[in-house]
Amino acid sequence: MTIPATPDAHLMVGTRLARDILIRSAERAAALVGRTGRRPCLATVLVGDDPASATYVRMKRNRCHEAGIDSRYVHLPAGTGTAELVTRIADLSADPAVHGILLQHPVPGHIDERAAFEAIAPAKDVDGVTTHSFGTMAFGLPGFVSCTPGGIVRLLDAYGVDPRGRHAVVIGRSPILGRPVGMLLLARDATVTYCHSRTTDLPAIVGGADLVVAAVGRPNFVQGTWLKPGAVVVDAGYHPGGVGDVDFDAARAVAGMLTPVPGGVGPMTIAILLEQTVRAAEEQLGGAAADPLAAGRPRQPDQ
Ligand SMILES: Nc1nc2c(c(=O)[nH]1)N[C@@H](CN(C=O)c1ccc(C(=O)N[C@@H](CCC(=O)O)C(=O)O)cc1)CN2
Repeated sequence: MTIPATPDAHLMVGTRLARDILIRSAERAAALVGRTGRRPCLATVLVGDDPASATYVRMKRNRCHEAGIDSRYVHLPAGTGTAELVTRIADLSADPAVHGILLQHPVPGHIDERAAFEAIAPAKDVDGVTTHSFGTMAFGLPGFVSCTPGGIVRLLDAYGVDPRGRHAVVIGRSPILGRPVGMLLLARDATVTYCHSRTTDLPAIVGGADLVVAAVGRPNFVQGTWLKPGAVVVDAGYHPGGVGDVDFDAARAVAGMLTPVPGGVGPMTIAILLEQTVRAAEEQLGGAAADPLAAGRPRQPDQ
């Protein structure tokens, strides 16, 4: 018996879409300067010297520079306490020259990261990390979405993946990734199952999924044998050496659509951050109405 060869999964590439979002954000930033004489400004806050975090902050600041967005860099020593960090962020929240605030995650373990995130004023929460933003996102109200989840749904939209009526399995429940992406998929009428470290029989649950979001933070964790043939697989992991949370080669042979690492979800994260920064500046400076394509804003859920 010959087994017919299955074509490889179609790749959902984020690089091009992210570039388009950045170009559009740059145009809007320039238009805002034309109308108000002010450039959007993103404050980036890094605590400590974790090399990966420093790289991500540098990438964000470089993209800001390219898009005509000012960035203000606040680099605090690893020993900074919660109270000091909260004060610094509250100062940025009160500063009219700053339109968006990003606190790079993770912060050193002795800091209460949630308290620090909550010091970001909702109007400046362009990274979508506060409970306010989570609430508005979950209820489909105007606000900012968490950037990677927002990038994921934009990528799905761009590739014509409609989650409506599909069984979506989210592996991971972190506050800025797993939880919010499940909410955004729910708002798009998916039937959402969250899996996490206490989930039993993960492969069986993943095997029933039409759409899998891997946000677990462990390299090559999701096996190709777990996947339903033809499933849409979003790999939100990023590990040294360009490895994601999904065993890419094995998944590619089974999935219908798959995001690569690098070049999938990662670039979308920064594009959404900049798009939301421009929107925040427009709103604070009395610029144009918000972009109708704004990141992943869900409809109001009904039943
Ligand atoms: N406050 C936040 N902290 C963190 C977030 C976040 O959204 N807000 N996300 C991640 C890290 N992250 C941004 O901070 C991030 C990760 C990866 C990429 C990316 O573009 N990766 C590239 C590869 C980059 C390279 O190594 O050359 C890709 O996947 O193609 C962007 C942003 C945790 N912290």
